[in-house]
Amino acid sequence: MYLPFTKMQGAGNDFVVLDETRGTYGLTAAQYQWLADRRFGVGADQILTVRAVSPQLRAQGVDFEYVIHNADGSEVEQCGNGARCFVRFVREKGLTAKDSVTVKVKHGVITLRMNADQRVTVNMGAPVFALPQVPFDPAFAQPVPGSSWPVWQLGAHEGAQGDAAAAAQPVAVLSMGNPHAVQFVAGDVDQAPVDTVGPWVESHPAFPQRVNAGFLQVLSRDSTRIRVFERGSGETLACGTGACAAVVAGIRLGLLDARVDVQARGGRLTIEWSGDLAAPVFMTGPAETVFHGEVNVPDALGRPAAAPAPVADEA
Ligand SMILES: N[C@@H](CCC[C@H](N)C(=O)O)C(=O)O
Repeated sequence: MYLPFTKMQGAGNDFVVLDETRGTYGLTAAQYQWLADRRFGVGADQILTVRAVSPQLRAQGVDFEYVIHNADGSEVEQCGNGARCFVRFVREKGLTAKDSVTVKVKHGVITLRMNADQRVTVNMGAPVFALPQVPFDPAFAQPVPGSSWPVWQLGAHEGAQGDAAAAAQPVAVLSMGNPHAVQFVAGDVDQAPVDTVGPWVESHPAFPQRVNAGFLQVLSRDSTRIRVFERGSGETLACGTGACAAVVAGIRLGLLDARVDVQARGGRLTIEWSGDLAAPVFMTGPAETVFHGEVNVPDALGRPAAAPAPVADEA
């Protein structure tokens, strides 16, 4: 099946974007996974699929729906950098001329605004702190005494690479529509054990739907550096919801002011949150089109067979 697609990136978090506004391709989880594969497919951290909405939703002011799949093929609730790329996509394709677009994602409805400098501001909605809604099970963790808002020391567990509990800092736990566990790094975030502690946190039993594991270095009250090991995609060059979650956690813990510059490995985001628990988080950052293409997605998926073992010399 030949599919037209657009390759996009926002602060280095990269996407394959599909237009399903005139009908669906009916891709399977394995086909999304294949599209995201950097060797066999196109390569992306997430696949974004743009769809038209029902007349009922349109009457409520919703312009589009977009569906998000991680590189492992799982469907997810929210993607901050993807939201900015989505709005650039629908405008460049002539699907809308609006500067402000309202879109339904799995988590709910969000509104995006294209700025004059081509950066995009997203109203990400209010953060969610209720533990069952993150979802987070405190039976697998201990609250750290003495902090103004609970941070949690995760209990031991054997992740794919063994038990990384000793290397893990306590985590702040919240949802931006998708689950996040944020740890604060005392030194240079480039030295943080993201490769080992990241997957260990992602698969920790305290998070029944897995979690995005963020590592935040606070430089000052309005300036930070971040790395995120994303659920279902691994470490990416930026994670929009991860930046929002980390800044919200920093504000709640009294470490950050209401407007914070977040430097990810692939680019810079501005995150704003008043600190009022019901107030929305605003994220501003770049969104770029890289190229357009057409890809032949295999109907039956499987990896090419491994090379045959060398035949022993009979002589
Ligand atoms: N890259 C994203 C987040 C994508 C989803 C995430 N991996 C999850 O599983 O929740 C962003 O920019 O927010």
